[in-house]
Amino acid sequence: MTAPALELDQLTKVFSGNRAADGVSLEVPPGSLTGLVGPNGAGKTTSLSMAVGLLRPDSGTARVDGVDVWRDPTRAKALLGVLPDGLALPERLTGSELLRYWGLLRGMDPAVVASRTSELLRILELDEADERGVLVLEYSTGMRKKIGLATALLHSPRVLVLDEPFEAVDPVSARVLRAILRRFVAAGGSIVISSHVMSLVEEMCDRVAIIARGQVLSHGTLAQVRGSGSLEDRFVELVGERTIAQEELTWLGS
Ligand SMILES: Nc1ncnc2c1ncn2[C@@H]1O[C@H](COP(=O)(O)OP(=O)(O)OP(=O)(O)O)[C@@H](O)[C@H]1O
Repeated sequence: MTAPALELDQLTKVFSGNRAADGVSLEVPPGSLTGLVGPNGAGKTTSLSMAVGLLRPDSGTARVDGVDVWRDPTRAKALLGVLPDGLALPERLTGSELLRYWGLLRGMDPAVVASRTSELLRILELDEADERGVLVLEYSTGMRKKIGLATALLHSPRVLVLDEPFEAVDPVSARVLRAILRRFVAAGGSIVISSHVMSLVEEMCDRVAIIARGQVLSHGTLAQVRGSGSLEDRFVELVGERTIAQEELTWLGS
């Protein structure tokens, strides 16, 4: 039997008594695209950070292609491409310099780094800024997402874990990004994305997990999770609705 592309088992993290992740378990089958959705502060970033070796869990395990992320980080990280929340990149470099630095740090062949860099920058429409010598420091939010995605793809990983990859990305670039992700999955790769955009998750993902208060409330195929309604309906049903009462915010517009 092949190992799941990503397997989270009872991942738990407590910050000063706050159970940010409270026994998060999730299986991502090979060749699938899983959407992780949940309200603000639900524990998505905490869970994904533990899953990829960026945040040490208090307990629980994370495996990529059967490799334990915390016991064998070098092997696991070679299999992983990560777009973390609040990307920390060396900023006083151009996009191509950054990708070269990133690739060589990973022990890649310089010629392969160079050809993939120019292809990624062109496809992600960062090549023109690069030719003008624009530093990552000067990039817009969307451009930062795109260069972050390029660093995640550069070494051709087996599993991509992307925290809010479409946030601040313009619609044309978002299409390109979707096409890249689809191609990655068609080639046998697996992806987990976190997103607040239900329509995007419904359009792109074949599997979904709803997380709230540090726990996975529902997961499975899109059809299993949303049932006969929309994903948003199911989300609100599980997470709870917040409405504004008549007596609240009465000072607005007065
Ligand atoms: N480094 C930290 N120190 C203390 N508390 C933290 C830390 N990181 C996250 N938390 C807390 O853990 C909980 C989960 O946060 P997390 O960032 O994982 O949520 P999220 O689902 O990614 O939210 P969002 O959708 O708003 O990005 C929140 O209550 C948050 O305040």
